[in-house]
Amino acid sequence: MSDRGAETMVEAVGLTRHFKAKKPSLFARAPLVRAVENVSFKVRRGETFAIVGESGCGKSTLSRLLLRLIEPTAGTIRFEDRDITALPAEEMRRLRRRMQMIFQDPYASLNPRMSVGELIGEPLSVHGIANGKEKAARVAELLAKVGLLPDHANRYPHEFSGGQRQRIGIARALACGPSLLIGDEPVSALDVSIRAQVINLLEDLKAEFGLTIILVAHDLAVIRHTSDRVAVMYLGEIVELADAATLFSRPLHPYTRMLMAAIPVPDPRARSAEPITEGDLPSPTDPPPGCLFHPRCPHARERCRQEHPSLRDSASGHAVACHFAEEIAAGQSAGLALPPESQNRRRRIALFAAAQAAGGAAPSQ
Ligand SMILES: Nc1ncnc2c1ncn2[C@@H]1O[C@H](COP(=O)(O)OP(=O)(O)OP(=O)(O)O)[C@@H](O)[C@H]1O
Repeated sequence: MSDRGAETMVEAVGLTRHFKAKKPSLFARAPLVRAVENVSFKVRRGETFAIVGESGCGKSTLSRLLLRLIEPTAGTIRFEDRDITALPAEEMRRLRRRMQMIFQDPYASLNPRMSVGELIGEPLSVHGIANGKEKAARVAELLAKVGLLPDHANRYPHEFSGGQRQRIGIARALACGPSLLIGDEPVSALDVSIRAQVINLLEDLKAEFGLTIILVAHDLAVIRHTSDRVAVMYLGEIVELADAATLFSRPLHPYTRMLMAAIPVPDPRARSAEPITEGDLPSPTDPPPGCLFHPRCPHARERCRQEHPSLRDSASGHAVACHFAEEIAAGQSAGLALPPESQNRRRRIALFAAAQAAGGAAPSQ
């Protein structure tokens, strides 16, 4: 699909990762888990690119592949115009200064025996960026950037709330001056009332440091108000990719419409008419033939049971992997209206923040 000439920060081409699942019995062959299957996309410099889908669809595996925290079974990864798929470990280690991850559970990802100052300062020493007084000053500066105080450096992770711990994780990720941040469900373990604060912080840091952000989430409400483009994953594959405004106002894939139908909205008239389909995600060790979504799709026909749909351009910048997407979408009501991108993303995030603080759903406008 076209990327309108924007500069590409990350590119995945045919990215695939299979795992061996547990053997069902001693003499049986271990079944293969198709965690990520032939995934291709580009992330533009400076954008927030969201990857969404149900638990188990391969989001975390994909984000780890992009950083080469795990190795692909097939496919290539380019970062800032460089093929990093086969980059030697030492070069990859140096490159990781520029590509950092924020994890879902900040407590599990922070060593409880290290002080906050040591945690944030560690990457500075490891990469030989700063030591001694210079490192201490840089840690204090990073703490301030994420809304914490200089003397928090002497405390330990258990002394902080979940939201504060995530801020510490963000400061650590920022320490080496990355150009890419990948947030793997960075707010889903947090209290609903503070999710928006952390999302707002990421937005501010993105603007200040010119970051590119890849946001992995299962929650469309978070994605809707914060991302520029969205890739929807199902059973290891991308089934729809579009600008956030387009995706939310005109979702094409029945699976995307199903995810949207599950978002709580204050005005039921704004809800997609797509019924929530029965059934769980099929096993990635035994995917169905044809379209992977057909066993759950209320619109499935014979062709869907036989022929696997590839991701194709439906309109400029809007790709979908469904044989009958346009026809199905035309017969259904519109998706969730989003103010156009030009209508200020800050306002959308502020609305999201207000709704989250009130413990309710994000408003549709
Ligand atoms: N190391 C592994 N060994 C075997 N299977 C794995 C491994 N890691 C992931 N998987 C399987 O790959 C599939 C995709 O997992 P992944 O964690 O990427 O999905 P996800 O969308 O991020 O889900 P969640 O939000 O629950 O983390 C799942 O079926 C998972 O069980």
